[in-house]
Amino acid sequence: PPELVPDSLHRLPVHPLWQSPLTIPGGTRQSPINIQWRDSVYDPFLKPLKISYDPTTCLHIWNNGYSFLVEFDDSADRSIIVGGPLENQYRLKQFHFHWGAINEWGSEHTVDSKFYPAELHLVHWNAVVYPTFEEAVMEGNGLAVIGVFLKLGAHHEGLQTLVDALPAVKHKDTVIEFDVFDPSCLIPSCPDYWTYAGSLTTPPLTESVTWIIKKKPIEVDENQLEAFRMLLFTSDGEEEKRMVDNFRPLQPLMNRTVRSSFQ
Ligand SMILES: NCCOCCOCCNC(=O)c1ccc(S(N)(=O)=O)cc1
Ligand SMILES: [Zn+2]
Repeated sequence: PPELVPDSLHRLPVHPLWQSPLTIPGGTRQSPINIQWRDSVYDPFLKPLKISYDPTTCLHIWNNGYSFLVEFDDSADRSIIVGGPLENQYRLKQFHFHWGAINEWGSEHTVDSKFYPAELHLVHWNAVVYPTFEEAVMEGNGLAVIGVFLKLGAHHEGLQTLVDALPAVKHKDTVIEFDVFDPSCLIPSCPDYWTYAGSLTTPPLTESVTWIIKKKPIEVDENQLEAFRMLLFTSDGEEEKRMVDNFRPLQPLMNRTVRSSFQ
């Protein structure tokens, strides 16, 4: 069956979902993509991204069977981003990660065809224009996702509070309360980013995301990456499938330009 064809890295998918749908009919702005540094265009009109998160809006961590999500109370403008390439301010709804079985791959976006071992996505929606997240998901300017690359290096103190909670959400559809966390500790202080018009990287794959990919990665240590890899795609009682390689294959750039906020 086509979804079990090994990819360019001779990897068989552990979770067929990630292999299908490979493309969506008529998709012109799909994600993720390779960011070719030399092809990105410096845009002097890009503003600095302003991030203001309220740590008490943090609600819980849950394993949704694709990744583990940290969800926030988005019923008011308490955790928001504004500026950068964005016309409006956007509300933080959740953040999650994508990672590999080994350190050689795991990120969704690549930079000059280089994979990072993991990638963080902070998902925000345009509550100025749309009444609900579900509606924003369907609109071209509905979502803004900040992508942060994780690289193998020093222990990350802020991430460790999250890692310590992961055993409680080992299985799909488990949830644990997580009531104070400031995700800004996971975002590099360097202001440089790339931005392009893209999509969700999991179903419904809608072309509603303004991607803001931070140039600088954060460093995490081997034990912290291993903690991600002990999560399961499967529910308690099912045959265990380790939650690894939960990233979508690269998509064609088509008629898009990646802009940079830096020279
Ligand atoms: N599932 C049917 C109803 O759909 C309503 C909208 O649900 C959207 C669920 N998906 C997401 O919220 C969602 C959010 C971010 C990313 S990603 N990896 O592109 O950052 C992928 C997916
Ligand atoms: Zn994601």
